[in-house]
Amino acid sequence: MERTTGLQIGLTGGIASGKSTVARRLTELGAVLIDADALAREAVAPGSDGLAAVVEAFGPGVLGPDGAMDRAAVGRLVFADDAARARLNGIVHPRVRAAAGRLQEAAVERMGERAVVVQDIPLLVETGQADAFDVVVTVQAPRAERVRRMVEDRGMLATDAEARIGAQATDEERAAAADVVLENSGTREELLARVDDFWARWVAPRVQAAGAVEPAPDEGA
Ligand SMILES: CC(C)(COP(=O)(O)OP(=O)(O)OC[C@H]1O[C@@H](n2cnc3c(N)ncnc32)[C@H](O)[C@@H]1O)[C@@H](O)C(=O)NCCC(=O)NCCS
Ligand SMILES: Nc1ncnc2c1ncn2[C@@H]1O[C@H](COP(=O)(O)OP(=O)(O)OP(=O)(O)O)[C@@H](O)[C@H]1O
Repeated sequence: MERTTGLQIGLTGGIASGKSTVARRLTELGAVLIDADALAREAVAPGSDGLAAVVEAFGPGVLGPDGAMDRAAVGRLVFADDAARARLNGIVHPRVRAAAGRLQEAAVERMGERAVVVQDIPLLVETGQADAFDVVVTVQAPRAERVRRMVEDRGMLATDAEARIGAQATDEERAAAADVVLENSGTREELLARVDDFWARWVAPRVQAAGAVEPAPDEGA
């Protein structure tokens, strides 16, 4: 029998484009969410071998007084230095992928062929993972608006916001690798309506088809 995988959706987009907003709506519609940013934090949690590897690579200066990774300090370091960023990615990304794989399998074990699993991965395209998904969705918002959100809502310096954007693929590169582009240049409500439309066109038919092939409870009795 062919291995059950459910429907695997890869969700990406540049920093502050609206990915989490899309992801939240998809969970309201019934998807299970795997959040790569959250897994990246777990990968370097206090006491983890990931954090030990970061300290070995960058020295104890990347630890805060509480023994946790000083994320602001590491951010300043890696977004100003491509080689340092590649080293950090080399430590964190394999751990994130392994954890995401385990969560994906657990969701499918729980829910079977009808599982709809969304992986929110900011660097999905940069890390060449598009082929691992049944559907790849990218969210796009104007660059100036994304910088404004990072500066006004998150207190970042404009230069730091630009550095993060510069460390990522362009909208064009993401769109080329994606099956679906969700435009987020209008209101939040407009974005949510686009998510609902995506679900109706791409997801609901697959979920219904998966349900239809399941044997009825009394079949074979
Ligand atoms: C550099 C770190 C310490 C900065 O932490 P901070 O709390 O300031 O940011 P946070 O983790 O919340 O990330 C916010 C956003 O920054 C962008 N970003 C983070 N890391 C990277 C990276 N290596 N390359 C490009 N963009 C990145 C993503 O859009 C992400 O959504 C942290 O982002 C990190 O450990 N990055 C390496 C792992 C990684 O690639 N994570 C992102 C996808 S798994
Ligand atoms: N259409 C919109 N209008 C106004 N605000 C929006 C819109 N879309 C998203 N936002 C806001 O912009 C910010 C970034 O959105 P969100 O957190 O969904 O993006 P993200 O791509 O997940 O960000 P990150 O890459 O940093 O995790 C949030 O504060 C969100 O509420």
